[in-house]
Amino acid sequence: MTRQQLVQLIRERQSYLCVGLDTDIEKIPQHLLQEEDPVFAFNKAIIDATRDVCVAYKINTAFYEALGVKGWIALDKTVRYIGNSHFTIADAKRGDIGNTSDQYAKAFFEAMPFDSVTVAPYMGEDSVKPFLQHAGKWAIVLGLTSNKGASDFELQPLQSDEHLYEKVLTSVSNWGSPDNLMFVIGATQAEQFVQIRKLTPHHFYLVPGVGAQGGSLKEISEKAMNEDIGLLVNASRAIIYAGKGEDFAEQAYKVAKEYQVEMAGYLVKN
Ligand SMILES: O=c1ccn([C@@H]2O[C@H](COP(=O)(O)O)[C@@H](O)[C@H]2O)c(=O)[nH]1
Repeated sequence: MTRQQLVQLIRERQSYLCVGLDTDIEKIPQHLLQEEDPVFAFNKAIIDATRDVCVAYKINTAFYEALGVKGWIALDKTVRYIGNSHFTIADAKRGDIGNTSDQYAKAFFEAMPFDSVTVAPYMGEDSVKPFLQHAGKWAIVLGLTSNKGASDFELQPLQSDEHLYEKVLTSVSNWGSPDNLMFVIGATQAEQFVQIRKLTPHHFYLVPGVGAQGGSLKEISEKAMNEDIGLLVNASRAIIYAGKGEDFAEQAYKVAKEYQVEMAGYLVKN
């Protein structure tokens, strides 16, 4: 999916919501366990219920890899079921020496039809570039993450006094363009948003950390929206586990709709 298509989708649906399919077999409603593929059955119901109020789905591969071959099958079926109507993210946090990154890129962009994959930048340019060489596909590089451990390295000052994450943002932004590169910026890092926007004015951010981690949709939207919106805000547990019973998909829709309505309010000002 191109940037132009993504922006159009956001404007049409009045939403920059990304639903996170962190599907944990131990947390899905009991009645689905009788299904041949309970994880896919759960995802399918969540997708059917939320597809009109979101523009993206983020599939965190860890939850699928943990199930072995069955998990990979559920992952593949899920991304194909979503189809072209939404921006799809393999949240796999990959990155390795060049020829290995090449294989990761092929796995998510050729063997599976994902639009994007999350990439850890620690190993540098040759580890990220292979993800930028597929037309219409995106690398979403970890910039400033939402977790407590972000202070261990990302928020450490360098000798130049800039934080390590700022160096990552400015360096990585030269490896691709705002048309094939996004950054992960945690919603819990609100005090850094203004500075992050200054460093990367035109990039899209994938923003996890609202909902279960407590980040503020209002604050992100006010501080980090750009001329093309520039935001995909993810919520996983808050949406997919909103209900525990047979009406889980309906409950998920209600929460997703609340996010969409709030987003539509911020889009009016853009
Ligand atoms: O900085 C980061 C990077 C990735 N994540 C991932 O996003 C979701 C968040 O899930 P919630 O249930 O909405 O908290 C999950 O897949 C994380 O691995 C992140 O949270 N922070």
